Amino acid sequence: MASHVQEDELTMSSDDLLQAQLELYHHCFVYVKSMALGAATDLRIADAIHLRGGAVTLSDLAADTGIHPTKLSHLRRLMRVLTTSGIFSAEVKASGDMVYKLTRVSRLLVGAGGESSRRRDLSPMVGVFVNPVAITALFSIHEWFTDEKSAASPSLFEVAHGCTRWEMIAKDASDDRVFNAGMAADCCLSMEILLRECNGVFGSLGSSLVDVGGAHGAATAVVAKAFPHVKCTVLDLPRVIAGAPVDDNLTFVPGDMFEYIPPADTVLLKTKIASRYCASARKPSRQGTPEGR
Ligand SMILES: C[S@@+](CC[C@H](N)C(=O)[O-])C[C@H]1O[C@@H](n2cnc3c(N)ncnc32)[C@H](O)[C@@H]1O
Repeated sequence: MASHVQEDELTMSSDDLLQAQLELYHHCFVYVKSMALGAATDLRIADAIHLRGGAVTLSDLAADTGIHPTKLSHLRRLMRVLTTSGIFSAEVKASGDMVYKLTRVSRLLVGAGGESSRRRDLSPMVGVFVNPVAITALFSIHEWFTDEKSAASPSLFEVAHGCTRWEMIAKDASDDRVFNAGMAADCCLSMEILLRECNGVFGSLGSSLVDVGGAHGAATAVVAKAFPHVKCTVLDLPRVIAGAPVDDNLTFVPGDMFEYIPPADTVLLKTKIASRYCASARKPSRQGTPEGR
């Protein structure tokens, strides 16, 4: 078997070898795309394009995003990565100037302007995904698979950081802010689609709903607005509830879902059934929730 592999390698043409090398390096540099996306989000490039009526030249973009004039050629390179990735599009005008425009992806990064674009702004979620804390955990994949000490660790995150994602958030106020803002942004968009496409499901909510692990209540607020007759409650850890905004339509309950779930006709569990929970989930010791939904 080994000798066959060696023979195959020897018979590869120079073109094949160079192509293979190129592909390998492409794979190595895939992260540049997400880093460029993170930079575009931090620089609010989508807002700059939107506020200029949907098309912007490189120099206008530099001016609007506060980029130093000496970095103009680097901004051009950043935009090249982002346009080849489909985040933005580029067009050459009759004057010869290049203008950059939004695509359907970058429309989800617009936070400036009216209420509807703000509701669909997923920039905070980019901050959750393209985040040193999340990315550094991936450097521990090998250790997680092979290291004896990691055998008992349910998550890669714990191997990398020595604590769970939630413990990390609890320790670090700025990580907490980034995470909750991301969750709220994701909720606004996904709940809009859910209400539009699955209205029938929401029609049978009953008269009360509890959003278990509902963070600051972004998803629940959408339900409460669409179905004002439903009494909506958000359960989350005390530390999270302490930072929740005041909302007259919602009742916030601090607590641990493994201990107690407030009674309600419907239980909403959104974005939290990770393997860790499945492994450790147990019946709440005080279950207030009636059977059903
Ligand atoms: C991935 S976030 C999802 C937030 C929200 N449901 C959403 O879809 O955007 C998971 C939430 O579960 C909460 N959580 C984690 N452990 C919990 C527990 N034991 N009891 C209640 N909430 C918990 C976290 O604080 C966090 O707000």
